[in-house]
Amino acid sequence: MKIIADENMPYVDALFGGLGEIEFVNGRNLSAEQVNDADVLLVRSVTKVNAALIEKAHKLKFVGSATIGTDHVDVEYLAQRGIPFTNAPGCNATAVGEFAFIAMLELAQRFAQPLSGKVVGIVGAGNTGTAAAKCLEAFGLKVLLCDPVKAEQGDSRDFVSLDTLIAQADIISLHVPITKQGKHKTWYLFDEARLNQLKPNTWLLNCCRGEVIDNRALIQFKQRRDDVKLVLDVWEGEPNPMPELVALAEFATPHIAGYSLEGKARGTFMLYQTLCNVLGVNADKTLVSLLPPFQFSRVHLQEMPSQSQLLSLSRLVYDLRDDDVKFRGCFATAAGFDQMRKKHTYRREFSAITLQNASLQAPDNLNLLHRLGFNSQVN
Ligand SMILES: NC(=O)c1ccc[n+]([C@@H]2O[C@H](COP(=O)([O-])OP(=O)(O)OC[C@H]3O[C@@H](n4cnc5c(N)ncnc54)[C@H](O)[C@@H]3O)[C@@H](O)[C@H]2O)c1
Ligand SMILES: O=C(O)[C@H](O)[C@H](O)COP(=O)(O)O
Repeated sequence: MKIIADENMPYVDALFGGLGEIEFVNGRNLSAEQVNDADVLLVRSVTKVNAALIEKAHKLKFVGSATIGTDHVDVEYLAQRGIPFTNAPGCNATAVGEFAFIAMLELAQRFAQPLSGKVVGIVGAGNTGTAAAKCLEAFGLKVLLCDPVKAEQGDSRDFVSLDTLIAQADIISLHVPITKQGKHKTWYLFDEARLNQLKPNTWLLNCCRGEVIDNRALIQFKQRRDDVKLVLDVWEGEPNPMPELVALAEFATPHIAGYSLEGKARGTFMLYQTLCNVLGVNADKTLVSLLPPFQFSRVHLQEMPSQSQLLSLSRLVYDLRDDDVKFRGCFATAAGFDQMRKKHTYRREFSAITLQNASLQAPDNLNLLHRLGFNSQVN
């Protein structure tokens, strides 16, 4: 069995090695010729999986994308061909949620502001939006959720309209899929008119898809409104972000908000489980056996961390400043954008750290750190 896999997908050898012969490819430039004799195709978000790519892949019996987004896959075409497809919903939710929370801690530090007391609006209350909300609520912030789709589906959480969210939120974090049609379409959801509604001093974070914000309108808006601060992980026209916009962002990264080691491993593992199911073979590997030990796996806390101490703790798993600096040095070419993604030093999730100290015994303290995602051990 021939398995074609994106070279940026970790643990493929460990998980799929026993199932067939693996060929690693550059997912962005993958050609139809390369997949013609494939039985299995494992992709990430940079590969367009459509008729043009797989029309002649007559043996193809499974396509998997180790991502939550499926905008790069023609799922209808796969269904017509009867080729089983899976993505990996939720695999990187914790990574994105923690990325957004850490970015807010970084902004608070940079502008010497307390995060406490701020109201955060989450647009899109699915996997990543809910994970971000979990961290923010654990930290004690008021969170407003806007998700008309979930509201219509009867989700029991409280939702507000986008207008209310923009009017009330000090920080807005975007977590929607990119959709071009329908009454809840998200393409340019934040257009010029919507951007002009932002309250003074709003922080706007985009960790979902670049085209959810009209990037040209954002440049013009930001040139007039320096009070608004931007954290941008995704860009219109990737892998070629608009240089003027990069310059206007406080933190800029190349679509790596979901790149925790745990998140990437989970994504590959979910594809492995589904393929085993499709093939009718036993999935005998475990996710936990894949992850290496973390160098800061145990941290002793003398006291409950303050906001800036929490940021220092967070920087043990992920220092956003490093990625921001690297990105500004390499984003100017498509190759630079992709190379940084390819060579990204995986960060860990909060759960890789076990916090130890008797002073954390107070249930509220333990609860807060636990709900943020850290492990805790009372000694
Ligand atoms: N930067 C990254 O590394 C990264 C990582 C993971 C996901 N993503 C992107 O983020 C998106 C969201 O990921 P997720 O795991 O949370 O997906 P999800 O499907 O679990 O959640 C998306 C939510 O958005 C809601 N939604 C749809 N249209 C909306 C609208 N107009 N207004 C408000 N809410 C709306 C949906 O109802 C859903 O609840 C993905 O589709 C992907 O494009 C990016
Ligand atoms: O949709 C997703 O899951 C994310 O955008 C994903 O993390 C993007 O990463 P890529 O697949 O391009 O490596």
